[in-house]
Parts: sequence; structure tokens; C-alpha cells
Amino acid sequence: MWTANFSSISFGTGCSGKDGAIITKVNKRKEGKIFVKCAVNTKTQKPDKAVRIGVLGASGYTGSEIVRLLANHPHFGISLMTADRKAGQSIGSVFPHLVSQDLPDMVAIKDADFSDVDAVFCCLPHGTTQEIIKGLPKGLKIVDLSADFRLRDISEYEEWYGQAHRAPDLQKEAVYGLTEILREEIKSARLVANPGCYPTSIQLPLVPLIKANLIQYRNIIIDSKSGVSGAGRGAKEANLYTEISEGIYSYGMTRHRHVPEIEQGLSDAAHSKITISFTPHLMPMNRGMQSTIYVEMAAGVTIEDLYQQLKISYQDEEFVILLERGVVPHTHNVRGSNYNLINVFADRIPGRAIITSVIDNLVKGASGQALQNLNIMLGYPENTGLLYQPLFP
Ligand SMILES: NC(=O)C1=CN([C@@H]2O[C@H](COP(=O)(O)OP(=O)(O)OC[C@H]3O[C@@H](n4cnc5c(N)ncnc54)[C@H](OP(=O)(O)O)[C@@H]3O)[C@@H](O)[C@H]2O)C=CC1
Ligand SMILES: CC(=O)N[C@@H](CCC(=O)OP(=O)(O)O)C(=O)O
Repeated sequence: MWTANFSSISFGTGCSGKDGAIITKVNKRKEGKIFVKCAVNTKTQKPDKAVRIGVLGASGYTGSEIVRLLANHPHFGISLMTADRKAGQSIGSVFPHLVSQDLPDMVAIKDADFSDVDAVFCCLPHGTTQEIIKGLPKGLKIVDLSADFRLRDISEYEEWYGQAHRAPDLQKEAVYGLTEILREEIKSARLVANPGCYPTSIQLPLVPLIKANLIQYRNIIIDSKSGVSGAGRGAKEANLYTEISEGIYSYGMTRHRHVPEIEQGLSDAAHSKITISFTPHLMPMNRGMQSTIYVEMAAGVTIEDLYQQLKISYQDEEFVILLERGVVPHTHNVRGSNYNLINVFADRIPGRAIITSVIDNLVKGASGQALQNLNIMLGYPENTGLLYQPLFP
């Protein structure tokens, strides 16, 4: 029979425990305590929206995903949204699934007033972002979802993105926002470069294994698959239904622009240069991403060593979950959520291992991780507003 001992329950930040608070989840993993997380009942309590947020590029996929996530954030309220072609429109007219949101209309960036903004999510195409961020008020906290500040070496940016870097001084202060790996650096950052979706799905399982010297640095082969929303909302012939449905194809063969970003993170973990083979594929699905990673284990290392290392590295993490041995991650099981599910399997070929990793490209691969980072930058519990369970089916 179950008996409940409530003497050890403590309430996490954001949950006052007052009348009307709804208990949504009990999490036993943090510091051996039981934390009860709460959502605010809007009928009885006015949420404390202490932080005023600007969403630049709210009319795009990642911007609208930020708007969706913030609807349940107890401390962040949206005071400004920008668009380009859709400037002047309401969020509900551009995205009918957000019609219940009572928010200001989107404006062009040139007309944006930042005096009521404390922090910004920048959800603009790479290439346009450096110039725009350079012009923002200095006191703002910024999480940039584009690739414009991810590569420390600006000559590498110029090589892979085919254009000069327009804000090299800002690049020096940017912190790479792979939350679970660089949390301490993110705490004090003003500008966070949110990782790309492929690099997120790949680095999260690989970095702990590299740091622990459990895998060889050579012959890392990565095969990734993405939903079409990864390409953004802008109309492109290659992304028409007829071109995408009922088939898959690889793209960016041998030279996808995420290669230097992934190699930068893996090389940092190894303290020596790592090069990879990486091939992304476009899948006939809206959301979701799977990376299958083939590695050679270091001499004397077993698959159980890899499993145990990932277990230790992520046992206290909310959003990175190592599945039970033998269970294969499926993109269905992260849809609409900030979770990254991973697992590791012994290859038939002795000495080799196969790692699989799934995320929702728009959440952990973009807007969810961005919110996790801003929570950290502003001193809130990093899961605030992010406890959406995956949609299934
Ligand atoms: N989609 C994904 O899965 C991921 C995307 N990213 C990155 O996030 C950023 C946004 O991506 P995503 O939301 O998919 O892109 P979208 O194409 O869906 O949205 C782009 C947004 O930027 C606005 N915009 C376009 N050009 C300009 C401009 N010159 N000046 C000002 N605003 C402009 C658009 O406005 P309008 O529509 O009104 O013209 C729109 O709001 C990109 O850098 C992308 O690489 C990162 C990780 C994953
Ligand atoms: C399907 C698709 O086209 N995906 C995008 C990656 C999206 C993403 O995470 O990358 P950035 O933030 O670096 O743009 C691509 O391959 O360019």
C-alpha cells in the first residue's frame, strides 16, 4: 500500500503554494529533495511577469515557438514583437494557433521601441543578425538563435557562411549556449549564441564521452535527419509538399555549415582538434530530429562504460534523458518538448558503438534551449516555462 510522507516536500521558485496554485509535477531528482513544481492558476493569481521580453522575428517558426512557450512562463511577458514582411499584423492573424494571446502587434525592427524591454530572443536569419544586435541597447540580455555568434573564430565564420563578420567585438563576449555543458558560463553572459539544432543533438551525447576519454577522436561519423521546419517558414521551392513528401534526401553533402560548430564543441571537450563526417537529411515530417552517431571506443572500453558515463553525466539533468538499456529513442517522444532522449548500443563490429539522440528541432534545438538559457541568465530555475510534456502521437 502507498503511504505519502509530506514532511520532506519543499516548493521550488515560482510556486508560492498559495491557494489556487496547481501542482503539476513532483521531481525527486534534484539534490535528493522533493520539489513540487507549480503552474499559476490565472483565475486566482495574477502571474508575476517581471521581465519584459522582445521577440525579434516573431513571425517565423522559432519566434512563434518562443511566443507559445512564454504563454506559460510565470515571470516573462512579451512587450515587443518584430516581423519583416508581416510587420503590422497580429500574432494570431499570422499564427492562428496563437490567437488566444493578447499581445501587441508585430512591428518592423526599424520601428521597434526597446525602452520597455529587458531581454531579447533574436530569431532572425543568420547574416542579418550581427548588424541588428550591434544596434540594440547595451543593457539588454540577448539570446541569439541564429548562427551569427556561434563560431569563436571569425575567419571560420567567413569561410563557412560566405560573408564577413560584422560584429567581431560582440563575438568576443558571446557565450555558446549548450546549456547542460556550459551552464556556468551562461549564468553571467549578456549575449548567448544558442546552438544549432543538429549541433545540439550531436554534442549532448558526445561531449561527456569525449571528456571521459571513452571514445576515439578519429572516425566519428554522424548521420542526422531533420523535420522541414528546420529550414524556416520562408517559401522555398525545395520545401514544397511535392518535393518533400514520400521521400528523403541528404543535403549539404561534405560541407554543411554546422560542421565547424560541431567540431568546435567536440574539440573543446577533447582539448585537441576533432574532425567529423556529417551528413544531414531532410525528412517528410514537420518537427523532430534524430542523429545517429557511429564511434570507435577507446582501447579497453566497453559499451557499459559508455552507458554508465552518460548515466552519471545526465542523472541530475531535467532535459537530457538516457533511456533504459536497449530502448531506441523516437522523435515522437520529444515532439513539442524540451527533452533530448539518448541511448548507446554496441555495434556488431567489435570496438564500435552507435549512439542515437532525438530532439524537437524547434524546442531543444532552438526556442526551448533559448528559454532555458535566458532563465539561467536571469537567475530563474532553468526549467521555468519548459515543463511541457511531449505531444503524442
Ligand atoms: N527552424 C529551426 O529549427 C531552427 C532555426 N534556427 C535559427 O533561428 C533563426 C530563425 O529561424 P526560423 O524561425 O526557422 O526562420 P523563419 O524564416 O521561420 O523566420 C525568420 C524571421 O525573421 C524575420 N526576418 C527575415 N528577414 C529579416 C530581415 N532582413 N530583417 C528583419 N527580420 C527579418 C521574418 O519576418 P517575416 O516572416 O515577417 O518576413 C521572420 O520573423 C535562424 O537564424 C535559424 O537559422 C536555429 C535552430 C533551429
Ligand atoms: C532542415 C534544415 O534546413 N535545417 C537547417 C538547420 C536549422 C538550424 O538549426 O540551424 P541554424 O540555426 O544554424 O540555422 C539547415 O540545414 O540549414
